[in-house]
Amino acid sequence: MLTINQLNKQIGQQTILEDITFEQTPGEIIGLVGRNGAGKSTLLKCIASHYLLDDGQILINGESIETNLALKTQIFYLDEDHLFFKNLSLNQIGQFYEAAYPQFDMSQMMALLAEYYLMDNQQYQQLSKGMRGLFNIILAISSHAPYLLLDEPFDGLDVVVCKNVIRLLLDQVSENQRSLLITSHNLVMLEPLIDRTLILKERHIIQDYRLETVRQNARKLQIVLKTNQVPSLFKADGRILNISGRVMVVYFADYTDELAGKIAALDPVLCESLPITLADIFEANLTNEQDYQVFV
Ligand SMILES: Nc1ncnc2c1ncn2[C@@H]1O[C@H](COP(=O)(O)OP(=O)(O)OP(=O)(O)O)[C@@H](O)[C@H]1O
Repeated sequence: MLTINQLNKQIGQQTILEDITFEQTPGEIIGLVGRNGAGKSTLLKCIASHYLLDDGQILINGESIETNLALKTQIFYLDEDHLFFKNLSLNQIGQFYEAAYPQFDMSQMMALLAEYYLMDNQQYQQLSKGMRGLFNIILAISSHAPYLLLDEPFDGLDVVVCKNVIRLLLDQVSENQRSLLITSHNLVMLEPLIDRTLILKERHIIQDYRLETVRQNARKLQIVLKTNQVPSLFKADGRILNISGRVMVVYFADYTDELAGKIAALDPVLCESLPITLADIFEANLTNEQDYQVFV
């Protein structure tokens, strides 16, 4: 079990993360989402000890990784902004990680490289962006660290490679009970992969939920009214996701019988439920007033 307990992080004078607390169980896949600059990468860097914490603790099975340094090898994170190994070949990089991670599986790395047509004698900096992304995931898998922190792992991957990567990651989770904490703006790819979502906003985790639970309580309705006036009810109790003339798509996080009655009282021409996606939840939680005015 990975525990993040009351983590605070400042960079310069700016507080980036405040009172971040959550737990991740073995085999759990968590999506960490938030708008640009919300602090997702900073959180991963804190968990991976690339940044010192200003406050709080990171624990594995109840033990602090500050006091038991060996625990740090249970967490894998690649900081793509500060790669030390760009001039090295994939093989050499593997050897470095083999020395750093006690359970690193070099033969697995070689097999995965061959499976994805990557040459082990090629220099990292000669790889395309997508090939680098793929190699980073192969490295993460081969590390055999139980906790993988993946920052935008789908970035630059074509859709076929992306699906393969997802399959690879899912195999790892189910076979080896490895836990994934993934940041991504690619919500379509992220959605089928994750068990749970953390939404980061204004330094805090503002939501921590499972998609199934959200789907039980929320509704996304496509509503056609007789006028194109937006009812105040939609703004007060919902989030308008789209307006096209008299057709409105509205997300209600807490859809009660009472609310259903109020909507019925508007006498809509059409009112139908649409499937709720992770992107809807992202928009409903993270749209600011100024973005909101685009529609209303
Ligand atoms: N090294 C740094 N020096 C100064 N400020 C930084 C540094 N790293 C991050 N920040 C600031 O911390 C905040 C969070 O950045 P971070 O990269 O963690 O966001 P993010 O959620 O990963 O964003 P994105 O989705 O755009 O990748 C931003 O305001 C950013 O400017």
